[in-house]
Amino acid sequence: MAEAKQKHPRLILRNFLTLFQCKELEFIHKSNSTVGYRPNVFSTTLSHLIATNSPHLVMPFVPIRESLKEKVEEFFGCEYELFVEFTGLISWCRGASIGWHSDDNRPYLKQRAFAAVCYLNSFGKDFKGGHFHFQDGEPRTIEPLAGDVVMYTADGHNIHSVDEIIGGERLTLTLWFSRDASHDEDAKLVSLLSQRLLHNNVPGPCLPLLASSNMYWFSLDQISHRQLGFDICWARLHVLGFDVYSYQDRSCDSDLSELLAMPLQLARGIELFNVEFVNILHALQVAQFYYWKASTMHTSKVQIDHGKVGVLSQSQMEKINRLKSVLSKDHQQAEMFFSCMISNESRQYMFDWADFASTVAAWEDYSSKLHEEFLRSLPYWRTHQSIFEVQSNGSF
Ligand SMILES: O=C(O)CCC(=O)C(=O)O
Ligand SMILES: [Fe+2]
Repeated sequence: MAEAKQKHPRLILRNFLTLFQCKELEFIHKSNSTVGYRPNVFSTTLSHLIATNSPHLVMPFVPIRESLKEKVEEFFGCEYELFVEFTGLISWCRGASIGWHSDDNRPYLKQRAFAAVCYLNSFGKDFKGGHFHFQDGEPRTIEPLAGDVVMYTADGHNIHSVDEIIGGERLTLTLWFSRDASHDEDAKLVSLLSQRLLHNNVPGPCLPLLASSNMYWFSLDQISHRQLGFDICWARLHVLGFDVYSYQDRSCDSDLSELLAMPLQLARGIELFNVEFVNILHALQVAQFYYWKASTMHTSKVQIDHGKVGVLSQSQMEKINRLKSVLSKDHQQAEMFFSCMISNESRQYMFDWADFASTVAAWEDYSSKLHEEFLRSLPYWRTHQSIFEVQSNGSF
C-alpha cells in the first residue's frame, strides 16, 4: 500500500462534491463557456468570468478550491503550502480525447506539481466514452461519476489518458497546484478583480459582458472558420428549445453577430417572450438557470401576465431565421455537441412561460446574493492576495 503510494501517488475520493455543487458549476459552465484549448473542448476559467463582468460567479468555486487544496496538501504530505496554478471548468464533446501524458509534460508546465480533477457529471447518464486510465498502478481505470475527484502528481509517476467521447458532454472542474508562488493564480485573479472595480462602462452588477466573438465561435476547421461551425451561446440556447430574436436592423449579414452583444429577446416555436435581455449571455444565463431549477418549480400554478408572451409575426420569424443562418452553419453538429444525451431530468418538466418569467427574478436574486458575498470578501482577498472563504462576520 505504502509502496504503491510512493510509486503512483494518487487518490480517488467518492462524493467529494455534492450534487448541488455539481449542478451549480454546470450552470456556470453552460452559460459562460468559450472554445477550449483542444479540439471539441470548451472551457470556463475564473479570469474569463471576471473579464466578462461576472466576478460573483467565482464565489461557488471558493470553498471547493480551498477544500481541494487542503486535501492535496494532506494526502501528498506537503511540507509547505501549495498554490493553485489553474482553476477551470472543462467540457469535452464528441470526438475529444487525450493520449498518454503527464500533466507537466511541456517546458511551460513544469511548475505543475499536482492535479485534481472533479467529475461534475456521469458516464452513461450524461456522456458515453471518456473513461480515465492510468498507464500503471491501481486503480487503472476511472469511470467518471458526478461528485468524485481524482488527485495525482503531475509528473511521470502518473501517466494517464482519457478515452474519446462518443456522445454527450463530459464536464470536469480541473485544478493544478504548484509549489512555486510565482505561479499563484490567486494573486493574478485578485489583481484582475481590483482592476475590474475601476471600470465603469459595465451594464450593471451581475449583467454579463461578451468577450470577443471569436471566443464563442466553434469550428472544426480553423481555415474556413466562419463558413463552418456555430456560435456556442446560440447553440446552447437552441438545444434548450429557444430562438433568438433581435429587433435591431442590420443590412449586412456579417454585422449580424454584433447583435448578440445588444438587447434581444427569446422565442420558442411561434411565441415571443416580451422581456428584454441585455445580450445573449444574459438570456443564456437565465435559460440555463431555468433548467437548473426546473425540477423545483411548480408548473402552471401561476398565470403568465397578459402581454408577456406574444405570437411572432411573419417578419419577426424572418429576422430570427436570418440571424440563425449566420450563427449556425451546422445545426446538426451544434445539436450533437450540446444536446443532453438521455432524459435529462429537467427535460421531463414541461416548459412553461410563467415559470420562465419567475426565473428572471429568481436569477437576479441568486446573482445579487453572490455579488454581495463577493463584495464582502474582496477587501480580505486584496489584503491577503489570496481567494478564500470569508464568513459573514469577517472571520476565516
Ligand atoms: O478530464 C480528465 O479526466 C483528465 C483530463 C486530463 O488529463 C488533462 O486535462 O490533462
Ligand atoms: Fe492530464
